[in-house]
Amino acid sequence: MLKIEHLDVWFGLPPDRVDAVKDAGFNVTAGESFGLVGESGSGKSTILRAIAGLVDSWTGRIEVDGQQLEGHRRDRDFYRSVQMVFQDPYASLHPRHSVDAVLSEALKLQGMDDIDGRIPQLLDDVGLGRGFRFRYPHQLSGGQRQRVAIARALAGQPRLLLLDEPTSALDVSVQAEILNLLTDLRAEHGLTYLMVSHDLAVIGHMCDRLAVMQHGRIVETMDVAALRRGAGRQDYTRHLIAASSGYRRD
Ligand SMILES: Nc1ncnc2c1ncn2[C@@H]1O[C@H](COP(=O)(O)OP(=O)(O)OP(=O)(O)O)[C@@H](O)[C@H]1O
Repeated sequence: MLKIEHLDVWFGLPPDRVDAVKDAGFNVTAGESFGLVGESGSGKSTILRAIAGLVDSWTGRIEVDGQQLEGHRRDRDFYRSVQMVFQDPYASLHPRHSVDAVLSEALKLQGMDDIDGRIPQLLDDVGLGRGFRFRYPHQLSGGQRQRVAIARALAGQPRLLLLDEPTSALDVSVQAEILNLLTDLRAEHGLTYLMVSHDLAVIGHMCDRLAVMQHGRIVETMDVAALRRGAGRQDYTRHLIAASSGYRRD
């Protein structure tokens, strides 16, 4: 459902140009959860941002369900099927916008009808009671804010969610709740995930396959599900630890 081919992304102009992603390519099948890991600065978030239309300078091919992202413009049809959830729920919600306003705006932007009826459903989907509808971000915990951010992403009934460290700003106990919610949503809504995380336990728990990035390139892909099923715990951990430490293998 997601096809990335020969993706190059850069920032700035020579001599300061940064080549953040170099000739990246991978496919994610419908319903799969695919992880991106690698050292800091290796280009993981940049890949997500390119797919989300948040960077201007890129070449290559980005395709979702056969629909190609054209040029560098935001394309309404394309973005109905692709949504992003960011790391920091504190930064991603406007402090003066109530939950109702956030979800109404997202539903309008996605061209959805029956906005009033859909908001309670979205709140139910992310495990927030309807009493949260008229609260403001400062009246919510970190985990509740991230649930609102996830509800906002679900507003247009997307097929692909881009998850950029969706739990790393949260307390450990809350992280597990949000990961369980994401697992349930994937099954219930038939979602596909492309997920960046530094936390290999998170990737191991959430992902079917992963790609390891180093200096802007994908240097290896791994079948996490097969590792989980077939390899002993030690092997599995060794593979994942190798992935996390900038692809150092013994
Ligand atoms: N807006 C920008 N302008 C200039 N350089 C950028 C910009 N955004 C990212 N970069 C650079 O692109 C490279 C890749 O950054 P990216 O954020 O994708 O890495 P990452 O693997 O997600 O890192 P981290 O795990 O630390 O979040 C880095 O060298 C970074 O400094």
